[in-house]
Amino acid sequence: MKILSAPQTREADAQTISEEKIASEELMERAARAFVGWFENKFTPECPVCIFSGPGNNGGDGLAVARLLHQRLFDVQLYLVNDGGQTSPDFQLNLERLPHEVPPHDITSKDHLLAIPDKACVIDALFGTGLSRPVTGLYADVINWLNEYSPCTVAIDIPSGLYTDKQTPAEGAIVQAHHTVSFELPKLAFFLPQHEQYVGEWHTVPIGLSPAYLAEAKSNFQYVTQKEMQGLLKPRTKFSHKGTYGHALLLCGGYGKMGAAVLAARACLRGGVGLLTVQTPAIGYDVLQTAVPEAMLIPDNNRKHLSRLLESMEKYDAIGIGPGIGTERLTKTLLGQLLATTDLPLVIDADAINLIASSEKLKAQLPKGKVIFTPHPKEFERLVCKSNNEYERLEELREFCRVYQCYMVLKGSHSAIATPEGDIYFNTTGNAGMATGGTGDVLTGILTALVAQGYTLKEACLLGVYLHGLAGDLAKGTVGEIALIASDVIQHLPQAFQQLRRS
Ligand SMILES: NC(=O)C1=CN([C@@H]2O[C@H](COP(=O)(O)OP(=O)(O)OC[C@H]3O[C@@H](n4cnc5c(N)ncnc54)[C@H](OP(=O)(O)O)[C@@H]3O)[C@@H](O)[C@H]2O)[C@H](O)CC1
Ligand SMILES: [K+]
Repeated sequence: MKILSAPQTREADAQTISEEKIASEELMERAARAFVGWFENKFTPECPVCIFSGPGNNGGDGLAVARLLHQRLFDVQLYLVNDGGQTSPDFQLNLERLPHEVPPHDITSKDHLLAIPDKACVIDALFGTGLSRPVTGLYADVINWLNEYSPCTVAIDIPSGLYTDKQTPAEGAIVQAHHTVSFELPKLAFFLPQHEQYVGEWHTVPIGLSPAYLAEAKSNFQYVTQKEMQGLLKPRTKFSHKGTYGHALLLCGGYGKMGAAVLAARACLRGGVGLLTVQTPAIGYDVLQTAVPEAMLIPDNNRKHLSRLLESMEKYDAIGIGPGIGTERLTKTLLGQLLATTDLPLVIDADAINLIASSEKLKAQLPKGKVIFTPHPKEFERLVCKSNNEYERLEELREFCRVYQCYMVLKGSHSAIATPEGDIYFNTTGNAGMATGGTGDVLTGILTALVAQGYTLKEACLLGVYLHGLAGDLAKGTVGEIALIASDVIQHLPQAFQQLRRS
């Protein structure tokens, strides 16, 4: 699904209003109803509600929500924050529609702020996508006060003070919401880790924005949905055999890091590959043969490090390289030879990324259109560059993939998948329990398996990252977040495939 910019959101509103021949206030009413639907599922009328409305249409939403929640028997206190600026027409209209039992309290100075009840929920309707400058002055006072005293804050559409799609200047105050309920689509800002403290958990509620607009809008940013991923999953055919599902080669493992090879290999097999061969340093022979009997093993001449490229790679369909391999000179030479000679698709992870990061020569040898990189943020910094903020990092990510014509999975809570065409897709599965050693090796195994099975590199990235996160979510259901380990993710991969097939 596309992620729209702030101007595009306004265009989508306008097109919806004109196509449906409705008044803008009607769209606001729809938005308020959708918000209240979500709110009622989460909170009961025993919970006092304090709504803080700003001067624009986000504030107007707040007024409509105040009326609707009052009708549903919530005890609503409404505060209108205004430093003397103009209010929008739909704000005015909803102000007039307020029942007299919900009298608005004006806040024109921070001295007007009243204590918030202990068990209350604060609804933040100060600013939405119309934010045009950093929040300072009275509005900042209110936001800072809410951040200090609100027991629970739910932001309408976006936390007030946060820009939708660009860096918010440091001087601007931003609401720290526990939940953000966004209309129709999530905002780009929600996918960036730097905004976690503001956005909290985000949710979307449909408000019937123009399907034609959404279909035609151009956006380099998308987020991955279950339905889209389900469409990518290829069924198995009755007369297929193991040759149908590809032969993957994993180059991984090293002295003290054979676990990485085991995890990648197991995940590759669970990722559905027909055949798997693993090349590890000789020291890994017994480990791999015992821990992963389904895999074939080619021991390297070198005991501790990968050093020798296989003479023939013809029988393989995809190669995964990196987990546990270290950064020895011999291994770097092997990697250089591999990049220079192979025309197979490559999944490049961990120390293989570090080796390429350390050598312009290796970077120059990257085959075009054949590589998936899977860095975590530190590896990204080494391979690409340091960035001042996460918007800049997204731009660096796009540029690198464009220049090297490669794919990249930048791992994080919403992993970002970049394509050579300059598109970025955010994943929507996974949880904090997966921030543990070895989950990256598991991803390398899954991606290699999918590429070997004939998925395009883009499909493999999208589907693989989604399934990896889904398996992590299913694992969380059994073992919780804290105790979750990488093997749990592999163990839940079969269920993840099944759930996606069924859904
Ligand atoms: N489809 C939808 O998503 C729908 C969204 N709706 C809601 O509408 C808002 C967007 O409303 P808009 O009126 O465009 O903008 P805001 O409410 O965010 O704020 C605009 C007013 O605030 C002033 N402003 C902006 N920045 C600041 C600031 N830093 N300090 C003080 N004042 C500020 C701005 O003044 P200007 O001088 O810039 O003109 C405006 O007065 C969207 O987020 C949804 O919540 C609709 O309900 C319909 C469906
Ligand atoms: K808001």
